Parts: sequence; structure tokens; C-alpha cells
Amino acid sequence: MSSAHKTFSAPPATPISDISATLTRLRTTFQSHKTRSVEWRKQQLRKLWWGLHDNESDIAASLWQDLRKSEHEALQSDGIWLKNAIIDALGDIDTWVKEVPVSADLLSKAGSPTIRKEPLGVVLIIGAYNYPFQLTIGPLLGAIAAGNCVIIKPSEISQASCAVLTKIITDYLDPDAFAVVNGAIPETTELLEQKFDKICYTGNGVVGRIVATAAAKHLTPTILELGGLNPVIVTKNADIKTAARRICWGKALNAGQVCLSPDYFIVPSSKEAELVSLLASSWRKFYPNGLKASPDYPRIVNDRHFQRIKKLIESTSGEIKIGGQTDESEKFIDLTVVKVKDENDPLMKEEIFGPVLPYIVIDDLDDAIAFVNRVSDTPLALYTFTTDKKEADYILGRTRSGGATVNDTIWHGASHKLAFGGVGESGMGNYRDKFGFDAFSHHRTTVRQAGGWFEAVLDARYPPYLPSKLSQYRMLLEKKPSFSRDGKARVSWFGWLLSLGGGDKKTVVVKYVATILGMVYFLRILFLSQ
Ligand SMILES: NC(=O)c1ccc[n+]([C@@H]2O[C@H](COP(=O)([O-])OP(=O)(O)OC[C@H]3O[C@@H](n4cnc5c(N)ncnc54)[C@H](O)[C@@H]3O)[C@@H](O)[C@H]2O)c1
Ligand SMILES: CC1=C(/C=C/C(C)=C/C=C/C(C)=C/C=C/C=C(C)/C=C/C=C(C)/C=C/C=C(\C)C=O)C(C)(C)CCC1
Repeated sequence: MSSAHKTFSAPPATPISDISATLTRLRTTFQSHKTRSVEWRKQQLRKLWWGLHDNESDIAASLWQDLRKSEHEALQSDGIWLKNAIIDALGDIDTWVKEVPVSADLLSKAGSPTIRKEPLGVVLIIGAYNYPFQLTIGPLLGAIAAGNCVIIKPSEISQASCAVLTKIITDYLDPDAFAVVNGAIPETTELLEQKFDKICYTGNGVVGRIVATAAAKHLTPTILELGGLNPVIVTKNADIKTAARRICWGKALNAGQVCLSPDYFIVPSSKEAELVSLLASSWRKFYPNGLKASPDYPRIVNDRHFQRIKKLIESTSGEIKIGGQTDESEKFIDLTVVKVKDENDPLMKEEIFGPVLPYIVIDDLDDAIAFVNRVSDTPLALYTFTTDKKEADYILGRTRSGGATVNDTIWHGASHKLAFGGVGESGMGNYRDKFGFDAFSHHRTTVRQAGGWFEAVLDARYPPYLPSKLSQYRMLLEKKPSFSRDGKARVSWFGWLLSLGGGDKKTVVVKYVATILGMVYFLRILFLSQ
């Protein structure tokens, strides 16, 4: 890749004294109602598409410089991924922005209630280093579609990507509505002093708490996209060959620096040897000349993270089954599989965010589920490999996670169309496609009340509150429960007869079809016998 050799310098930090003026500029734009125009929003999205397209080789080159990410991965999950997301948003934005009529109770109906989708105002997006384009421009798409002004704060760790991202935003988008603030903790701290209408933060939970605390001072709502320890439960009913290949891919992607990376797997003893051997052979097939020589395998983003992961490998009391090599000069860490005894191993204490994959042998499925819930009960992702659909549902029904994929890794988080977000420790809120539009919109319930003629109906709401008015209200509007005091659904005799003895909709339809067929059969016999 020729563009891979192009290099970029870190953009200068934004002067802290400029930050509040930038926010004022954006707020003035928002208050001018310019962003309310859907055509203006579409134009911004179209321009952004061209910004990504014109700078595609720089996107790939900057990701190579920051993470030694291959062009394939750079385009698959940043460049082309975002361009496709924009084209789909442009195709659907007219539907998203429509005012939606809502069905209401008898009294509200005359006011034709609707939900208006309104912009929130000025929002802040704080990105992380591992997918510097996707994790900033991804939420930005929803914010633009919903009509907001936006300040983007990219992660200072991916410096080259910061430079390219800054160029795209400043060269292609309306500078009165969109701005990039570059820098590190001091700049982000100053940003967090300001009042925004929403903050979307991607990164670790420690900083997530700092962001949420700062936002709370202004009653600013937040989307927090955090991490966690993502488990993989491989059951005795798994197709081990497929599982090995797919776990391998999910762990090798971006050298494990993915919020959705498998953090550990659980395997029954009967499948352990086969799975470990197939993991090793899958890796050999992916990287036939070895990982270090492969242009497809990324490096750890900086020395601090390299040392952190290296230390984790050194501190494990488990048995290294595959890999284990590191090279500080290149920030290279081998894909490393480690058999650990229990959750007290250092590798099981925190999200690894690197290419190390511990595993534990557990034979009983309920024990495996209990282990997962004990280690971290709200990870961002949960994976299970089983060919038994009921078993997959059993696992899903007894665990929690931001998202889940059965029989693969990463996949529920790979599409730009599907809602993406965490739960509990892995975050709050979600975005992407319509979910992104909704996340950055205010759903404004609106009633356009009927005129003077409706006063006769409304008369009962006005004082003096005569007993007759309350009786009228009760008689016409009070609903009767269809459930008993002990919480059971109560079916009226009439309803019971009408539904041929009750049941859900499908059962009642089946009963009707069977009854009609029975009657036809009976009448036919009766008719033929005469
Ligand atoms: N859920 C998701 O979408 C998602 C995606 C990627 C990463 N992550 C998670 O992020 C973590 C890795 O990212 P990271 O946090 O190391 O990224 P990072 O170091 O790039 O930091 C993220 C952002 O926080 C800012 N920041 C750092 N310290 C701060 C402070 N004290 N005050 C205010 N802002 C500060 C940085 O400037 C940066 O913009 C992992 O836990 C991973 O799972 C989650
Ligand atoms: C279509 C047919 C065919 C061709 C199929 C082809 C060319 C398929 C190619 C598939 C590829 C390259 C899929 C790769 C997808 C990977 C993705 C989307 C990864 C996404 C990662 C993300 C979003 C990471 C996110 C990380 C986050 C959020 C945090 O850290 C033929 C030719 C086979 C014929 C039949 C039809």
C-alpha cells in the first residue's frame, strides 16, 4: 500500500481559551435554526461522504501509522463502513424526521397527538483511539441527521488519525455548526466544564465516570460506550472447527484492541484439546508467514498499552498454550492463548484490550453461566458457540450484555445498521442508523387541541368539581381491569366463549380453523347420509 508510507504529524492542541468561544459560535448557529432544515442536514452528510471518499487513502495511511492497521481493516470498519452508513442514512432520513401520529386515549384523540423529532442542540462526541474514525464519525452521523451542532474531541492517542479526521471535518463540514477540539486531558476537562445538550463518550469506564459526573452538573444526558470482559461460552454442542476460526478472527481483529473482542472463553474438558489445536491452526492459516511478518496484523497503539499487556502476560499463573512472544521495538504482541485456573488470575481481572485470550475449563453449563455472571455480569458483548438453538436461548436467558452473537464473534457490532451500546458497566444508550438519529433527537410530544366546540366535552375538567362531573368521568372514561387481585389475567365468560376457551392469538386461530373444518366434515357426512 503506497499511501501507507505517507505520515502525519499530530495536530496542535486547541488553545483552551478558544473552547468556550467555539461552543458559543455553534450555539449561535443552532439558535439561528439553520440546522432545522432537513436539506441542510442532507448536504452535510453528502459532503461528509465526499470527505471520507477523497481522503480514503489518508484514512488508511493514518491508521497504519497509529496502529499498523492494514488497509483492509481500515476500510472495512472505518472508511467504507462509514461511507455506507452515510448512504443508508441519506436514504432513510426523510422517514426518520417525519412527525409521527400516536394513538391515544379517547380524550387526547381530538388533539391529534404526534411525536416531533427535534434536535437537542449542541452535542459533544469524545472518541477512543482504537477506531478513531468510526467512533467519532459514527455518532456524528446520527447527530447531523437529527439537526444538531457538534464538537468532536478525537482521542489524542491516535495522532495521525486525529490529523486526518480534523482535516475532513474542517474542510468538508459547515464550520459554524461543526468543530474539532484537539488535545488531551486539559482540553477535555475544559470541554466538560461547558454545558452541552448531550455527550457521547467512548472509552474506559474510569473516564466514563468522570464524564458522567461532569455532565450531571449541567443535567446533560450521556451516551457512554464503555468496555468490559466479553465472554465466549463454547458448549459441548459446538461446531469446534467453525468456533475456532471465528474466535481467532474476533481476537486478531485490530490485535485485540476492540471493545467487542472476546476476553476469555470457557470450554468443556471434552472439547479443550480440539479447540486449542484448531485455534493454533486457524492462526497459522490466517498468517502463513507468522504474525510478525504479516502486514495484516496490527501493533499495540503505544508503549504504555504495550507494557500493560506485556505485564499481564508475565503476571499470569496460567499455562501459555499458544504464542506469548512480544517485541518492544515494534510494540508487537503475539496472539496468546493461556489456560487459567480461576477468575483470580490477573488475566481475568480487567478487560485485556490486546491479543491475549485466557480460557478456563468448565464442564457444566450452569457452572459456566454462573462463572460469567460472577466475573462481569454486564459485559459489552457475549458470545456462545452451540449448534443447539435451545441451548443458545438458555444461555441468553440467564446472562446480560450490551449485545450478543451466537456462533460468531464481533458480528452483532459489525453492522452500521444495528443498535450498538452497552448495559450496566459496559455503558448506557446506543446509536447507529435510526438508533443514532433517535439518540440525538428529542421526542417532543405535541398536541394540537381542538377548538371551542370541544369545550362541551372538556367541561367536566373545570372547577367547581361537582360530584356529577366525577361520576360522568368515571362512567365514560374509567377503564375496568381484566385481571384479578392475585395478578392473574381474567377472561370474561363472553370472551372465553368467543375465544373458544381462551389461549393466545395463534391458539385461538387454530381452534377456529379446527372447529370450522370439523363442522364442514360433520355437515358433509350428515348431508351425504341423507
Ligand atoms: N463501547 C464502545 O463503543 C467502545 C469502543 C472502543 C473502546 N471502548 C472501550 O474503551 C476502552 C479503551 O479506550 P481508552 O479509554 O483507553 O481510550 P482513550 O485513551 O483513547 O480515551 C478515550 C477518550 O477519553 C479522553 N480522556 C482520557 N482521560 C481523560 C480524563 N481524565 N478526563 C477526560 N477525558 C479523558 C481521551 O482524550 C479520549 O478522547 C476500553 O475499555 C474499550 O472497551 C468502548
Ligand atoms: C456477496 C457475495 C460474495 C462476496 C462476499 C464478500 C466479498 C464478502 C466480504 C466480507 C467482508 C470483508 C466482511 C468483513 C466485515 C467486517 C466488519 C464489518 C468488521 C467490523 C468491525 C467493527 C464495526 C468494529 C467495531 C469496533 C468497535 C465499535 C469498538 O472497538 C460472493 C463473491 C462470495 C458471492 C456470493 C455473494
